[in-house]
Amino acid sequence: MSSTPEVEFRSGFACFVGRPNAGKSTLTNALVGQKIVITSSKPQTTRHAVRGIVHRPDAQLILVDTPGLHKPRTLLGERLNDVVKTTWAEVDVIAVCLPASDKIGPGDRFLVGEAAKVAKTPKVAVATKSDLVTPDRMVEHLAEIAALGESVGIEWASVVPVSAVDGFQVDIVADELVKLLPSGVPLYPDGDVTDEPEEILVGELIREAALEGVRDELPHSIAVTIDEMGLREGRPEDKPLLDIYANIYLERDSQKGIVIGHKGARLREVGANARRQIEALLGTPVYLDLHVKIAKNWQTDAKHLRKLGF
Ligand SMILES: Nc1nc2c(ncn2[C@@H]2O[C@H](COP(=O)(O)OP(=O)(O)OP(=O)(O)O)[C@@H](O)[C@H]2O)c(=O)[nH]1
Repeated sequence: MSSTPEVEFRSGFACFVGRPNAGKSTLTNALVGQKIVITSSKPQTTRHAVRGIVHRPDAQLILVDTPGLHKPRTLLGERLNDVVKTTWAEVDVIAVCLPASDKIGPGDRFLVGEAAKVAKTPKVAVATKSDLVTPDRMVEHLAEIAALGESVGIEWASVVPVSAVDGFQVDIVADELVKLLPSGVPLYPDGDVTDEPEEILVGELIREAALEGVRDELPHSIAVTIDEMGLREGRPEDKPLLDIYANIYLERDSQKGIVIGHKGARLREVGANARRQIEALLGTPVYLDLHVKIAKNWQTDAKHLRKLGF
């Protein structure tokens, strides 16, 4: 018999966990090869469990991007933590992201301790942002990761240094995760990169644009809703235009000025940036209508949270 042995196809779910800013969203995008999750230098940017889908000849790897787990201080914080825990219990492998550029701290220890409680799920440690450190620092970081695992009773299935920014070892991360998936058939059609509805992605791109350049507590106060989204009627087929009506919600009147800017200059810039990103994502020219509204203290108000989709 000279036939080559069939490679077993694997499919399943993995999630990245890590403290805010650990590089989870950037790594998700790098693995999927397309921007599907917004990233920013503000901690706690990610609020939805977005799935990215990695298609390979031997596997389909579905990535679930979760918010950073942290000690909750608001109702929003509690909801976010619930999302994280539910996700952990459902996936085939948990990948813990620990940025090499930072010392392992109490935040990481808390998180890894929580992950250890999901005992049955295999865990991979990913040493993110390798481009920011020297090889010596990376060696030290890897030793810290090993010690961290031991201290909470996690046996890492593997430990992989990666840089999502320059692409270093991104495919190795995929290999290590794929190894831990069950054998199975593809779960999504070829070519799909996410199952997140377009409206959610569009809302996230607007939120990302609005986050650009704002500081302090304001980032956490920004939420975006899409009121209406649809192709404008009566346009020639080769010149479609997608109308999008969206609201940016803030918690306080005093925040309005920051987001809108002098004579609306900043809001126009936010709109222009978001529109460019949306057009790149959807491949259609976009008319974007943006309004800024106040939902008083929405992070701690159950009714507002529901309305804003949490
Ligand atoms: N130099 C470098 N920077 C990175 C890398 N990965 C992520 N970053 C930066 O780190 C910041 C946070 O990255 P994110 O991917 O948004 O982090 P996250 O873990 O998803 O953050 P949350 O959404 O807050 O949980 C951004 O400014 C990224 O550009 C990397 O490999 N190298």
